[in-house]
Amino acid sequence: MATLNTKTGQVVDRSVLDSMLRRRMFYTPSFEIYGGVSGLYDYGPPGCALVTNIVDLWRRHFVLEEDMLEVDCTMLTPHDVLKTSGHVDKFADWMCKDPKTGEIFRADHLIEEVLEARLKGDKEARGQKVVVDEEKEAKKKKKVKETKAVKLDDNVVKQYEEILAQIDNYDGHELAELIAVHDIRNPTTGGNLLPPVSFNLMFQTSIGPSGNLPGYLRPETAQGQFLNFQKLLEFNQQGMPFASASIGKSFRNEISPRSGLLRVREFLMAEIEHFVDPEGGKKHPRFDEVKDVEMTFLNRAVQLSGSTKTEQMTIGKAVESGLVDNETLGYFIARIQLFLLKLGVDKKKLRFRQHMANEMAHYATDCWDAELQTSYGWIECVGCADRSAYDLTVHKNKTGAPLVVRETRAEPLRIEEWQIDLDKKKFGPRFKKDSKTVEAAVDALSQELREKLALDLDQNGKIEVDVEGVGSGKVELEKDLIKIEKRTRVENVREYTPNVIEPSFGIGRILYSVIEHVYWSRPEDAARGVLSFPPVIAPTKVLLVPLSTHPSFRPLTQRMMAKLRRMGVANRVDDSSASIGKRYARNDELGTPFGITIDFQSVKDNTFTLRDRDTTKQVRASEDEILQAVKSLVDGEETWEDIRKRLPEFTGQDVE
Ligand SMILES: Nc1ncnc2c1ncn2[C@@H]1O[C@H](COP(=O)(O)OP(=O)(O)OP(=O)(O)O)[C@@H](O)[C@H]1O
Repeated sequence: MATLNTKTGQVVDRSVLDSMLRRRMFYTPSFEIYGGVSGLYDYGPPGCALVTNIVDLWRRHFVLEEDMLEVDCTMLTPHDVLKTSGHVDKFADWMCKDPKTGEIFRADHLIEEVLEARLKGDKEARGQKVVVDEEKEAKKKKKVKETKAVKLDDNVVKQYEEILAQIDNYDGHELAELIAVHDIRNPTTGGNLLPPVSFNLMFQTSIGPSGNLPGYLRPETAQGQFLNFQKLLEFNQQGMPFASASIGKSFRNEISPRSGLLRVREFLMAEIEHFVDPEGGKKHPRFDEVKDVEMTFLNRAVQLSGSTKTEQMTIGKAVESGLVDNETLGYFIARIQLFLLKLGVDKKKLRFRQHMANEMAHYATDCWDAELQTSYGWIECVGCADRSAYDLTVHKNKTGAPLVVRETRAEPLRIEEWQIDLDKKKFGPRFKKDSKTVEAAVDALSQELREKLALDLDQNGKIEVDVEGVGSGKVELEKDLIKIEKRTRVENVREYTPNVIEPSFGIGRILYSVIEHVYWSRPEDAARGVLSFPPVIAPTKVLLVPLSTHPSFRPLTQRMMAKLRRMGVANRVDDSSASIGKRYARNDELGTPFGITIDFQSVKDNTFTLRDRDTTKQVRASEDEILQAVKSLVDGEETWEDIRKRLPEFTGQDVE
């Protein structure tokens, strides 16, 4: 499949890029010599450096900038935690099986693939231009039955487009209906499929040798952060709002991993949990700093109408108009955009898509995905959800841990309420081992019920209370045991469960999308690929290229290398016998932004040339000036244009 580089106007063929990434060992299938396992990848040296640099930037952009509290929690998680969070019951996708071949498909992806193929066939039949993915096509020609050029009824085309625009919005029952109504079959054999069933994506294991403690590999880092909330609040000296952050591996047993790094079974996540007071409209103290950031939005209503039309506006306007639910959510959406742009993401290929109702967890207030356009389509790379008070509430209810904020009120609050007094001396002997259960049931009575029971007690001298698991499930309490009265309570402390805004980043998806966005090839030679990473994330920042193997060059190269290292600038020496053009070409593919050439002039007067990867222009200056320029470029203090303006251009030698 092809992708457009909007800066160079080149259409980039994914297969060419893929083979370059393999050749340069950015990443590679795991266990390949054993045949590999789909959805598992290893990163090679440039891939590792890229991941490290992206994570470093993430830490600086979010954790340091906002004083977030970073934690590193375990990946092994006991069953009870993930049962309470809802993952054991709900963290699932729908899959359907071909009973004849045994093949398994993820239901929504299958419908998407088949309907897209039919729409493509329709376009062909109507003589409209279709962008062809040659690699995919070659495979399909052999097998897929759905790509025939068949003209569809206009209404069917509209229906298909509507389904595709909201493909993430269907539950299992609706997917089953779509499969039946639109006759979706196994695309390779044409065989009928069994109705979709739910498949939990967590990898199950047991912790310890007894096998008595079931657990899972975590599917996200979030739960560890919620469970530490109380300690983090204390660490933060009870200050609210605050955010925790975590970077670590997560695991999902994806039904059909595909699209390289975009859907894998083990991946690095970077997540933030920002805890905010639900009262007062979830304002953010730094919202003003981002309010003018222009963004591209694809809202829920548009998707439901079967369209993918986006609109541009500032985040300030989006929050003001209610499109984005609140300032804190808006603040993070804008900060996510700023982060992605720093990485080299092409702004024209970035949009924020709002979740539709079914797509969103039932407790979420609003949710937006940062999607990046790649040759695989629009891909969610960052999710940003307002999870309300759900997570802290369920863990608090299950464990009794006070996952709440307690704040002294400026003005004490006077509350009129129905209060209950139990005669504990009589209560124990009467209910014996059930005393605690009965007491808890009485404590849990709502204000409405208490009012009604007070009346009953007054009139009949006794009341009946529902107590699950005790006797018949109903317990009688007489006047001598219980008193219910309306009294005034003065509350000096306000207690509340914070809401959580959660930006959640998949580092692998971001990394791959950035690679696609910054890839292009030299116009004079399509085989010469270039990865125009911004210096801040480039795996290696500087290539040192001695032009000769003459012994007088060695001390200069060594000294430059040592000085760059001391400055913390990742560099490599290429003193191979390859031509200088070849050496630069190799490093263009690795995305190395700068090259320092050491030539005979350098030996004479200690001046060096500095080459910019993207323009291939060079400047010449003294050792100190070149080193200072490199530092300033790598730190993002100056651009290449700034350097060119202040250092003399070097045109003396055609290094290409
Ligand atoms: N299988 C995966 N492989 C790589 N990255 C992933 C995978 N699943 C999720 N991510 C990353 O983690 C981030 C947060 O996860 P989230 O639970 O929001 O994803 P999701 O909605 O389940 O993704 P999808 O709908 O694509 O399966 C995503 O934005 C993405 O970058």
